[in-house]
Amino acid sequence: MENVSKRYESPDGIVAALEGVDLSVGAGDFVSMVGPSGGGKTTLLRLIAGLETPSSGTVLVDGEPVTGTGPDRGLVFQDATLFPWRTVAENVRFALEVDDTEPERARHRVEDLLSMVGLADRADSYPDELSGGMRKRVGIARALAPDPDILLLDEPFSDLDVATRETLQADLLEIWNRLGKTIVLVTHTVGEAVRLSDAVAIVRGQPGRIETVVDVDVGRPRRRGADGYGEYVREIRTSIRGDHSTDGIANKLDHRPN
Ligand SMILES: Nc1ncnc2c1ncn2[C@@H]1O[C@H](COP(=O)(O)OP(=O)(O)OP(=O)(O)O)[C@@H](O)[C@H]1O
Repeated sequence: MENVSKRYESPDGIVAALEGVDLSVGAGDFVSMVGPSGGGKTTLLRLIAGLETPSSGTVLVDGEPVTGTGPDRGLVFQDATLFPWRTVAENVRFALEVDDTEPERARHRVEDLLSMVGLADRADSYPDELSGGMRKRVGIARALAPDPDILLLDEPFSDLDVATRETLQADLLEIWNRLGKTIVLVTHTVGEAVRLSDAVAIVRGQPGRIETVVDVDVGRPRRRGADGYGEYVREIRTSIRGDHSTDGIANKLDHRPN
């Protein structure tokens, strides 16, 4: 993203959601965005997805300006809205129907995706027969169906219990390792960002800016007690609050200018 600003027109006037955002995400990287509510994280994701156009500045994917949505970018929203009248397999297949994939290939692809997210035996279930965590898995499988290079996730695990959330986090890492996708995740949970990402972007202010990008230098797999893990979580929380400590990791933060 090069010097991207976004203003929305609303009945109450113009809302400046983002201002002067520069962000670079390397191919295959896992980057999270954290920050206070209303700071513009979802807007950032929607701009990359091509669901919104910047008011100024440029969003580039693989060097090409984004002009709309595309199969190179898969999106998972918080409420992974599935079609209730379609089975699990049919929900995943939907993403391929748009693409006009040949039926036999589509069937195999759906089977592969469902086994990857651990739902091979639920292909014929309907969404309301699934748990919340299972529905999220279907949402992820559906987003992966067109084999996008980039997976964009907007608080995908926020309404799940801790155990399910941790399982899905581990599964997402597994998918990332296996498929080598670039992942951009919006989350309210700093621990989740530190557990999963190569880098954590702190988005805050009104209008929102990327204040800091913290490279997470903790070996994988990461556990809560791992060296440095807790320090990153604490320092990022402090940064989100806007309290710029000069202690600890704050000194090591990678201050990339806007
Ligand atoms: N379609 C829209 N029309 C008008 N204003 C909008 C629209 N979408 C977002 N905004 C405003 O833009 C700002 C940023 O919103 P955004 O949803 O991107 O923030 P966020 O960081 O994702 O928030 P949260 O963490 O609460 O999801 C907010 O002030 C919001 O009210």
